[in-house]
Order: sequence, then structure tokens, then C-alpha cells
Amino acid sequence: MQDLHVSCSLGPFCFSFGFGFHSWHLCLSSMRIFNMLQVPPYERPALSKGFLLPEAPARLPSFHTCVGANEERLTLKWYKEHGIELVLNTRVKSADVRRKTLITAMGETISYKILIIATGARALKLEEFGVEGSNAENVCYLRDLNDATRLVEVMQSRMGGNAVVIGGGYIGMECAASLVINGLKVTMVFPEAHCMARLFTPKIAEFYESYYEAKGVRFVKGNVLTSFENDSEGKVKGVILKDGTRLPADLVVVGIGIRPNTELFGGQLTLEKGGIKVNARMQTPSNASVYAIGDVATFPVKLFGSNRRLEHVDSARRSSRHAVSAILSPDKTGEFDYLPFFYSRVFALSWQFYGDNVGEVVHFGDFAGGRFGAYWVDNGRLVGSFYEGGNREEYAAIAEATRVRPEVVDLDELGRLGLEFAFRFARKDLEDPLPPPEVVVPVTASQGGDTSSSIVVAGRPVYGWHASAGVLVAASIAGLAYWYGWRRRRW
Ligand SMILES: NC(=O)c1ccc[n+]([C@@H]2O[C@H](COP(=O)([O-])OP(=O)(O)OC[C@H]3O[C@@H](n4cnc5c(N)ncnc54)[C@H](O)[C@@H]3O)[C@@H](O)[C@H]2O)c1
Ligand SMILES: O=C1O[C@H]([C@@H](O)CO)C(O)=C1O
Repeated sequence: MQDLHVSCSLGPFCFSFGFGFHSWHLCLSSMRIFNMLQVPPYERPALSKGFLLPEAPARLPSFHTCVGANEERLTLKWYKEHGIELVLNTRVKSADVRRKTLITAMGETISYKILIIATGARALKLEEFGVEGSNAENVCYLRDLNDATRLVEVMQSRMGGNAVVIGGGYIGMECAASLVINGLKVTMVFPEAHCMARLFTPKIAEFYESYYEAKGVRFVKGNVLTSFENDSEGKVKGVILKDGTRLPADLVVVGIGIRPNTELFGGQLTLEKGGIKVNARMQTPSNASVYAIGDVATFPVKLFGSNRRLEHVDSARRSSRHAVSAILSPDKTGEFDYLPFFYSRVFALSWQFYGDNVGEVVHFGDFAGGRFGAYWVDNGRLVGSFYEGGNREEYAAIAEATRVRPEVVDLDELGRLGLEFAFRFARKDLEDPLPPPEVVVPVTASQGGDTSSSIVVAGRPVYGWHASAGVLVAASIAGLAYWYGWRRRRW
């Protein structure tokens, strides 16, 4: 009998948002995972960073889950050894949450007791904005492994050529850096007044734009693409912008946002902010057997007192861990208390952001020297912190300060203090800038067997997975390696 199902039917990557992720491993002999991937789940951050590098690029199996936690890579062998049936290349074409059934594209009907929706999101296509022709051979999106593989091929065949990047968000910024590193001439086009408009202040954006310009990137702001100009073979050779400008293009990369894959559950579950609404246990309010995690889930962020859908790998890791806790240890699992966290690494730069970017902004630090930050203060309290060029202690300090939400009376003083302000709240245990999971699930029996006693869950505080293998020491070394590798990691 199948007890637990993880549905990852649309958008191959979604699964990496869900299960077997980070430092928690759930191994139910009666668990099945459905997904359209051709390979076991992996973590996405590498795709827009290390995967695109011309030298020693990141390749599977190096970024299978749970690479982000410096944990064991979950390969096919791993799933097999842990009694998890991983059903690849399989699309779930319909779901009936009232009857607790799924139907696959092959016509198989699956019954479940608990369903975890980790269907993630898909890249928005230009066609949705009325621009036709983005299926040309040299127009690339970047969401999954196939996209990234194709981008590498196209990029390598256009060395020295012109690349146009549409969108000034995460994909735009990270891909533009990779294109430059691969020797292409890059122009970025986006509608806003500055890059990373969802998060950066104009002053922060100015730093990154100047840095990119020094690397040869050209910015075309406040403009959008309206059509492609194709050659006789259908390849794009130019992009036409709204103001009539023509940009020559040997390659176009499009990163204009994502859309959560909720269609399977339309009319059955409540949607909010584009995602599936869940409570603080990652459980849908209308159906206690259904959980949603990662990019597709809209959950209560306690710290802000509102529901959010957060598009980031950290939220995916932690929400999945929390859902697993809530399923396996309902009595011991409290409310998900997540501190939103975002990061990016481009060229030699690296930034982290915690909290919310609302209210008044106070910048601090050395912008010219590339070690600077910003605090956001709303209703007299610190609600968000950003820092570029920090070390582990500095990032941990801004994270902790943001979690504490201290009162701020004097904004000028806050700016003068800069990082020193955050260090007042720094924790002594710097193992992780973020709080530990609320619940430690005891390790029970392991693989094989049946039903609920065949559950193995290891949380970071217990490191039960490693303990069960008698390698606690190895876990400590891994933790140390993780810390040392943090700045050097390429995904
Ligand atoms: N480091 C990271 O956290 C990281 C890295 C890569 C991707 N991601 C995630 O991947 C997803 C996709 O990233 P993304 O960069 O596509 O989304 P995004 O939302 O970060 O940025 C979208 C950008 O496209 C612009 N845009 C929208 N419509 C446009 C149009 N018609 N023409 C031109 N520009 C347009 C927006 O104004 C914005 O600049 C996001 O969820 C993002 O969080 C995150
Ligand atoms: O940190 C990241 O989060 C996203 C993705 O995993 C969630 O949308 C991504 O591509 C990153 O690099």
C-alpha cells in the first residue's frame, strides 16, 4: 500500500524543492515520488552559476539533492537503498484530492494517504507578453537541466558574439555574468529603472551595474523587447525594442520570471498569491491530507504577519523539512517560523539578504570597496538586512538581527553603526545563520519493511542519518567543510 506521494508532475525541477532535501531525509518504504525528470532530483542554483562556467563547470552528480546542506547526494542508488520508489519520466495528468487519487499520463491511478505538492514553477515565456518566436534555436530560457545544457551549447557556439539578456532579475544577472565569463558581448534589457528591482535599492543596484559595466555589459533600462528579427534559417539575429532600437543578437537569454504550477489542483485547493495556500504546517487548509512546499506554496511568514510565496532554494529546503516534520511528528511540530533569505553570487561578488525590503532604507559600509549593506526599517523596527562581500560571521549577524526585529530609534545612528549594530544580536553558535528546525524527530527503523515504522528522518541537530551509519564524526567534518567551502562553492 502506498502511503505518501510526492507529486512533481510539471516542471522537472520542482522536485528538488521538495523531498530528500537539505539535511532531512524521509525514507518510507511505502513512498513513491512522481516526476518528469530524467535524472534524480537536483538543486537548481548550480544551473545559473557553476554549470555555465567555461572551466571545470558543475555537472551532475555533483549537485543532486542534498548538496546545499553538504549532505550525501541522493542518486538513483540512494533512493533504491532507502526503499523509495522514484518514478521518473512520469507526468501526473490529473489529481482528485477529495478521492485522494492521481492519474498519470500513462493512465495509472494512484491512491495516497498523504500528498506533498512540490510542482514548483515554470519560466514565463515571452509569448505571454505578446512576443512571438522565442522557440528559435538561439533563444534560451533557464529553468531546468535541459535548458542549462542547451544554453551551454548555444553559448559555446557563439563565442565572441552578441548576447542579449531579457530581464534584470536573478536569471538575467547571473546569466549575464556567465555570458561575459564565456567571452560574449552582453546587453541587458529590462523595463525597470535599475537591475534586481524586486530587491535592490537604486544605490545597491548602481554598485552592481557599475561592476557589470566595467566587465563590458551594456544596460538598456526602461525598455522591453517587442519582436525578434530572424535570418533565413529562423535563427534570431536581432531584437527590436519598444522604442525601435535594434540590438544585434547571436544569442538571447530570457529571464522574465516564473509561474507556479498549480493547474493540477485548480478548483480543488485554495490559491493565493499565485500559489497553493497552506498553513504554518505547510498543509492545505481545506484538505488535511495535502501539503505544498517550495516555489508553489504560499505560506504564513510569521515574522511579517502575512502569507508569502517565496521563490528561493532556502525557502524550498526549509518548507519541505517542516512539512516532513509535520507529517511524521505532528504533536512535536510547531508553526513554521521562517526568516526569508535570498542570496546570489556573480563574478567575484556575493550578497545575502534576510527579511523583508519594506519601509525606510539605511545604507552603510564601503560601497567603493565592495563591502556594504542596507537595513530596512518599518514601523520603527528592523525588518530587512542586505550585505555584499561579507564573511560567515557578518551574514550570521545580519540574519540574527533581522530575526530579532529590534527597535530602531535613530536611522542616522543605524547607518553609522552599520554591521556593528547587527553584531549586537549575533549568536555565539555560528553553525548556521538561520534558526534550527523546531522539531527533532527521533530516528527509528530504517529501510525496507512496511508502513509507518519504516520511517527514517534525520534532522540536523540529531544527525540521525549519519548516526545510524555510525559516522557522527564525519558529519562534523562535513559541517566544517561546508563552512569552509561556503565562499568557494559554485552553486
Ligand atoms: N540566486 C537566486 O536566488 C536565483 C538565481 C536564479 C534564479 N532564481 C529564481 O528563478 C526564478 C526566475 O528568475 P527570473 O530572473 O526570471 O525572475 P525575476 O522575477 O527575478 O526577474 C524578472 C525580470 O524580468 C523583467 N521582465 C518581466 N517582464 C519582462 C518583459 N516582458 N521584458 C523584459 N523584461 C521583463 C522583470 O522586470 C525583472 O527584471 C525566480 O523565482 C528567481 O527567484 C533565483
Ligand atoms: O537560490 C535559488 O533559488 C532558485 C530556485 O531554486 C527557486 O526558484 C534558484 O534558481 C536559485 O539559484
